[in-house]
Amino acid sequence: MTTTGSPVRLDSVKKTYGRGESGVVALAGVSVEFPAGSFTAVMGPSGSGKSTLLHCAAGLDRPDTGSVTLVGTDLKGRTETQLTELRREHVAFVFQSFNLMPALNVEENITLPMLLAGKEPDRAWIAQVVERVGLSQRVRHRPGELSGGQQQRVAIARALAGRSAVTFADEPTGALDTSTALEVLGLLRELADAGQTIVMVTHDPVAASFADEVLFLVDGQIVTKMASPAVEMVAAELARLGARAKQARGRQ
Ligand SMILES: Nc1ncnc2c1ncn2[C@@H]1O[C@H](COP(=O)(O)OP(=O)(O)OP(=O)(O)O)[C@@H](O)[C@H]1O
Repeated sequence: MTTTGSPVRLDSVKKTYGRGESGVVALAGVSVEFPAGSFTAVMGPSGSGKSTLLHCAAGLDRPDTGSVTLVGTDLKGRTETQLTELRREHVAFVFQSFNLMPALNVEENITLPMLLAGKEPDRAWIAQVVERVGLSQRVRHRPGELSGGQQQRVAIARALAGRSAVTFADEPTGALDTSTALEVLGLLRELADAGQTIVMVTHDPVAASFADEVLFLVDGQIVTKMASPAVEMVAAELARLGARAKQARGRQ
């Protein structure tokens, strides 16, 4: 087992889907570190490798070469069971599709990862978290009885409640209206300010502006890093990269 100062680290990660002529290079050698308590947005054109980066970082997908270190553990050679246990212990997910268990109510969805990890939920802390995300009146409701924004707040409460070291978010505001999206982003920002490490894939410059840093991916490589991102600067960089990609396609 190796240790690292950052809870998430990728070293020269390459990932290709398929083989030979029809093989698609999703990550072409990515090295990046996500320090503790940092909030990073990952952006780039469609197909640039954003989700693959997130999945490799979380141990949901395995790189062909290179290494991934998650909360001090080198993921290479770990069994699926070991990876699942590691994620249960240290990682939370906030996906566009919410990923809640439809048969469980709000409170049960929030406490499930803890129960699976064999931890006794701290009920007073859970009540605080539920209050913080504005769901105190909904704890006995099932996901099907909640709006999209409320369901996403359950996913965020789950991340907060478990005090996970790392939260991976993939388009967390993709299915939400503007004001609900802003609330959800504010909560993610709070998670980072409380010491969690957040890695978020997004297409939205407004969402990215809540992060400390934005990584821009093109063709499976990090081409730009932008600290303290302002909405207009992010939008301008996306437009520049989009135009460059279009030009490159025109030359092919
Ligand atoms: N399971 C898979 N099998 C084959 N190809 C895949 C698979 N997953 C991703 N790819 C390909 O790898 C490349 C990177 O995909 P990825 O989903 O990481 O991109 P992305 O930047 O997240 O895209 P989007 O913004 O459209 O979600 C794409 O060309 C995609 O078609």
